Amino acid sequence: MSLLRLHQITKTFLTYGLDEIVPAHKQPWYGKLARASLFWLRNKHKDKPIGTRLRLALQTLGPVWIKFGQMLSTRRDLLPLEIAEELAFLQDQVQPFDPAMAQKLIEQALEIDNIHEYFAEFESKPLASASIAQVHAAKLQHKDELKDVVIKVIRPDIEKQIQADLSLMERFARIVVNLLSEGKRLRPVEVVREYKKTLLDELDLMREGANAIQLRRNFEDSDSLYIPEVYSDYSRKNVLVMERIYGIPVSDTEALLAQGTNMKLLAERGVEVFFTQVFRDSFFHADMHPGNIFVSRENPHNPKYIGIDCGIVGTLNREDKRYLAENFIAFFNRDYRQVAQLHVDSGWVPADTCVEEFEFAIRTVCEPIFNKPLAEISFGHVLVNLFNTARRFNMEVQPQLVLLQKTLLYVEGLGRQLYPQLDLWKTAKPFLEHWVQEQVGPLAVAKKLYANLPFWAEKMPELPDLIYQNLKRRPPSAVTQKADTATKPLLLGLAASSFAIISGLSFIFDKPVASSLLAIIAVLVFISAWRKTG
Ligand SMILES: Nc1ncnc2c1ncn2[C@@H]1O[C@H](COP(=O)(O)OP(=O)(O)OP(=O)(O)O)[C@@H](O)[C@H]1O
Repeated sequence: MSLLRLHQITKTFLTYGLDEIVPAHKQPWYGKLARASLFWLRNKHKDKPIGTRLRLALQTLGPVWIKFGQMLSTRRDLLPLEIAEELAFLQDQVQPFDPAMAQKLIEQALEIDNIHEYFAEFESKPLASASIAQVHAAKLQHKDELKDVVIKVIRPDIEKQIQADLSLMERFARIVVNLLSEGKRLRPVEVVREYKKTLLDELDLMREGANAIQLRRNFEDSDSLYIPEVYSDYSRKNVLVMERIYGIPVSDTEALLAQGTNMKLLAERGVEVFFTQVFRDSFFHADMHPGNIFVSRENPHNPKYIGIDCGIVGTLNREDKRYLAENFIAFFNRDYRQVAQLHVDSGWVPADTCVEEFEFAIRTVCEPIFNKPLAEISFGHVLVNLFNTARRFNMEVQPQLVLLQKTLLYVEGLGRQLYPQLDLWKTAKPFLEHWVQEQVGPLAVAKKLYANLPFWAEKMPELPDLIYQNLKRRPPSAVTQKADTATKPLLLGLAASSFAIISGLSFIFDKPVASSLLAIIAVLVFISAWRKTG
């Protein structure tokens, strides 16, 4: 750990008076003593509100802290609203690094002597320069074609700096746990760990490339989203080469209007794309800030998004999706009892939770939201409120759900900026209802059974043997014999029915061999069950 960096950070925190976040009467004696011993580092910004001071301090400390502040700005469940809003203004304006260095890094990564071995042209002036990477335009000679591409290069030595700052940040987080009475609820160590993981993932461009390839495949035939092609052969951990896109930045409303974009459709498609990613693919782009979203210049009446920067993605399992869909539906039906019951039934909150109390708590935070017209309700805020309430009842909210809630806030913000009358609920409801229907309907049962077919196909040859062995086993005692006489035929009957159903399904799904085998087994087991009853 660099002592110099520790000094810089402490100095910045104290000269912006961030120690005042903890009221004096809540500070332990050793905290006060430590502060007093650094008496020459005075708060030089007394006139500014605490949110502004926090923003300025993070800005002074550089990219790792700026990105951390940006992440915190979306955690309205953790921070007071005024601080979260102030942090949303954080901008990472960083100087570009030397293009000659960028070129050298690319050559080293691709193990070539000269960049022109692969790239017919390389623009030295960067297209963009962010805290972690720099982007250059180029022309790639690929399969006898000249392709317009961009090359993203990770800044030199950034990993070391990031690791050093992150380890200091972790130390500060541990201090906050002990120092603040609120320390435990805010879970700073977990928040920093989650941030660390996200940031370190962003340093691996192979991951970003793989995510982009997956998203592109998921939306291959879509009218709503386009993901540029990644050229994996020319990409490495610190270099990513992808198709250059020429869309309109989604924040440029003027340009979108000027080309006659159907703004209503565009806004609705944002919501549609998001819910498709979540409920159909369980794989969503989780860094949907406006800088990463463009709109195609083609077909403005049938507008298509272009998404870049797939460094952060979220995935959800079936339980997470069920949690979301059923809670949203119950919430929008104002059925708080159902919301509470769902949490208990699924084990998200402990089984001994008082459902009435939980329902009451949910009603208290959620009912005021319905003072607005349905069209103005924010899904993201509904989730924030739900998570906050559930946490009070000992539910551990999973990081992937928090990531989703943050993305939802972005998606809503974007949709309403494009088309203020956007009715989110109307757009999203069919997705949620359709998904829930699919999970419980007969087709869902058929699909699950179908998914288990390979397992049964593997075990089937052993089954007659197993049944035979089991029936033949040890001479039963008088008591068990009585029980066996009653239960064995029943169990065998059940097993036979299952085989018959799976056999039918195999036939429907065009697996005639498996179907015939299963049918034979079903008949054999039925005969065995029938003989037992005799
Ligand atoms: N495929 C592309 N075609 C055209 N321009 C691109 C492309 N990819 C990136 N850019 C430009 O480079 C900028 C930065 O790219 P990207 O967001 O991937 O980098 P980043 O380092 O992750 O930035 P940030 O941290 O701000 O998200 C984009 O805002 C865009 O202007």
